This record gives sequence, structure tokens and C-alpha cells, in this order.
Amino acid sequence: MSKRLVVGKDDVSKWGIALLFSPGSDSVVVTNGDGWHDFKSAAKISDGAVNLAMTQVSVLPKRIERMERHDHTKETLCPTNHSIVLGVCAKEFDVPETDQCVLLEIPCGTALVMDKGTWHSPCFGVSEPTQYYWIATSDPRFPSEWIPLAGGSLETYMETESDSDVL
Ligand SMILES: NC(=O)N[C@@H](O)C(=O)O
Repeated sequence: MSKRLVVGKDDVSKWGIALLFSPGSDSVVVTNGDGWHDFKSAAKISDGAVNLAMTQVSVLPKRIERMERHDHTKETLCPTNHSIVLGVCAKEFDVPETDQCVLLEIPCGTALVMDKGTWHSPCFGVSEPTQYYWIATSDPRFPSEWIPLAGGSLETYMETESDSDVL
């Protein structure tokens, strides 16, 4: 069974940066008002105009067969009401290699800003079907291509023991 790393808790710097929307996190700037708390990313999540998308997904277990990547844009993944999991492979690889892939869990209250070129699968719900937002520059000059994993598919499981509450 592939171990999952948890965004906001574990080191995910091979694939991007974690945003932890919580007081005391270096990844955000906090502003407080009467009945509200802002947690704004300390760094820009993009260097260009972006699109906002929502993807509706089923629950684990899922077998990940293919990944895509974008050399022209970072991509930010934001869970809504349930934690999500995806497979990633570092940008140094020409194709996604199964034995170099890692499963990342993105708990509610966090987001993952993937580096340009990071191989990634879609996300799936850890314990429920859910939906997540993603933010990236969509550019018809760079169409997305889903590439088969070299080395066979990646199995994902519902692992309740690692479902994380990082806030
Ligand atoms: N489904 C999903 O997450 N897609 C995105 O990663 C994308 O870049 O298309």
C-alpha cells in the first residue's frame, strides 16, 4: 500500500508548496476583522491570468493509470468539504514513473500549489465523493495530454488512519 504524504504536515517541496490556512502558518498572511479571518497566500500562486475550475470526483479506492503536466502554469488544488488525494511525480521525469510516484492528501483548510511541470493525476475524495477547485492558466496553445504511467498503474486506498486534520 502506498503511503500518503499530507499537505500542511509533510514536506511536499519536490512537487510544489503547501498553503495552510491557519494562524501561525508562514504560508499565509492573516488579517482579522469583526467576525472574519483572512488567510491569504503569502506568495503569488501564479505569474499570469488564471482560470478557476471545479471538478466533481468519486471516492477512493481508484487506480491511477495516467498523469498530465503543464509546463506553462502552476496549478493550485483546493478541497471543499472533504479531503482529497492525488498521485504526483516530480517534474524532472520525462514521463510519470510509477516507482517515483507519491500519493498526496490535501486536507480541508489547506491547498497545494503545484510547480510548473509536476506530473499529477486528478484528485479523488478520501472518504466521500466530493468536489475540489483548481486554479491554473488555461491556454489552448498548450493542450493537456494524459500520459500512461511507465511501470503500471498506481493503487489508491481509503486509509482512515492517515485522514488528517491539520488545522
Ligand atoms: N481534474 C483535474 O484536476 N484537472 C486538472 O489537474 C487539470 O489541469 O486539468
